[in-house]
Amino acid sequence: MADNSRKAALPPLRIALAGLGTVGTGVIRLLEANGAMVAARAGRDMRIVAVSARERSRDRGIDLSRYDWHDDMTEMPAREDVDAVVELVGGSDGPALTLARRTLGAGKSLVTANKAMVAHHGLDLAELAAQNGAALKFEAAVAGGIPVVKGLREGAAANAIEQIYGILNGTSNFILSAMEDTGADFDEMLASAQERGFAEADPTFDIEGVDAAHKLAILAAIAFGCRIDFASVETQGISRVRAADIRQAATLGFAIRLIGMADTEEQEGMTKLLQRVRPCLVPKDHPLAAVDGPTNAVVTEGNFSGRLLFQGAGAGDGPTASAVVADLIDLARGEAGGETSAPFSVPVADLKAMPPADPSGRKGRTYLRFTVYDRPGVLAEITAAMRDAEVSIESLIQEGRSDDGSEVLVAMVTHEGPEGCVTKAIELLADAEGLTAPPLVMPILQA
Ligand SMILES: NC(=O)C1=CN([C@@H]2O[C@H](COP(=O)(O)OP(=O)(O)OC[C@H]3O[C@@H](n4cnc5c(N)ncnc54)[C@H](O)[C@@H]3O)[C@@H](O)[C@H]2O)C=CC1
Ligand SMILES: N[C@@H](CC=O)C(=O)O
Ligand code: NA
Repeated sequence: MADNSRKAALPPLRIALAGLGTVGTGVIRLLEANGAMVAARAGRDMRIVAVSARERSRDRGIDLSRYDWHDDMTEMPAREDVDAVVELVGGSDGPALTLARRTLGAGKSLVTANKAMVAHHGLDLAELAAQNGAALKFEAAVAGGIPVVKGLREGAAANAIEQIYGILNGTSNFILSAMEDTGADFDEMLASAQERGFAEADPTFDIEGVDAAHKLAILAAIAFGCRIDFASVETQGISRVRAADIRQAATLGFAIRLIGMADTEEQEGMTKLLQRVRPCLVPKDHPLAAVDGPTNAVVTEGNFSGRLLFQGAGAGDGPTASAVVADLIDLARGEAGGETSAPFSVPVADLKAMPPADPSGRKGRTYLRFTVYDRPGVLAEITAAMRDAEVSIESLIQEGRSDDGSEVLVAMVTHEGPEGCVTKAIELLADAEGLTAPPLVMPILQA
């Protein structure tokens, strides 16, 4: 006879929350606003029992009196009344890593938004989680509120992923799109991104491409089943992009976006991985050109799904909290999806080591910008290097003198050709006397 009796209600999921900044306070606010709905979907209540941050007395606009306070966050995993720990502190090492290790070591699950920590220590943490039957979850670490970890790990799980690329840093995108729309100054927009809570504690991580590289290395592991290899991500940020580049790109029909890209290639009888973060010229009719503000977008090509585009808020308190709580809901639902064994799609022991691929034979068009002294022969010096490296120039624009008259800007777009030739041309120009600074090289994204 069927048992129609109602299942006994599950006990609440008891949570310790470390970090009460932009994201941590966002999580508390979300649970206050949507708690009943979240509990209904999770099948049990979510109960924060303990919190920790640097300053207890800071006014965060939320009531912390109902939670136990810990000055030392790393004590919290040992509490008997804690089932899961949420780490929203940041930093690849230090107290966040100690907290993560203690949590998983105690057989308790960890939810984190910390891409730096996952990019550097994700494999060790995943091993620790597997050994102790705990789950490691990091949806918020990649592209904030966009469910791209779930999208790849669950939604696209039946596909071989051929390529993954996109806009992975909200701060850089916010700066580039504001410079494009309003001609705003770089430093002013960086300060605005910091005020709005998008930027990392060290904003050089955002503008030099490091934050996007952290996220790309994590995505590549999930997409290609490879071991995380952050050290091999070729990384170039947006700090050298000038208003003049944005202007020239627009004249040529492009927007400039910081793009993270990963794919695999068979080279020398093995599968190699190419991972790059670079500012790119994106054709105005490509979906990524229209992505502005702190929005992120990730494109994947699956062999059966075809192109998938994930787009949404990549940073900010609400969107990031949404991803953190989605992970908590998975935990509360009882790991039905085998969460404990495979945070990167396959068990960590089965992730393959993929050496970095050599990109020199890849073909594409490139934007090159030179700043040069305004004197005879400089242009000839540049074009001679292009000729000697067999780089064919499609168009060349020279802008008037800078305000102080010290330099002239020369921008060019190459015809399609092997990347190695452009690299060679830049090497040939390394000691060129006519250049005031090293050239800025930005690939043109193919549609
Ligand atoms: N802000 C955003 O839009 C997003 C942030 N993240 C990640 O979420 C994490 C938290 O970021 P935010 O909330 O923006 O940072 P935040 O700087 O606003 O907050 C950090 C919190 O951790 C505490 N904390 C930092 N170092 C500590 C230490 N040594 N000991 C004790 N407490 C310490 C601070 O007191 C603060 O409460 C980071 O890993 C960040 O990369 C991920 C996605 C988006
Ligand atoms: N600093 C990051 C925050 C989210 O990951 C960004 O700007 O994207
Ligand atoms: Na996400």
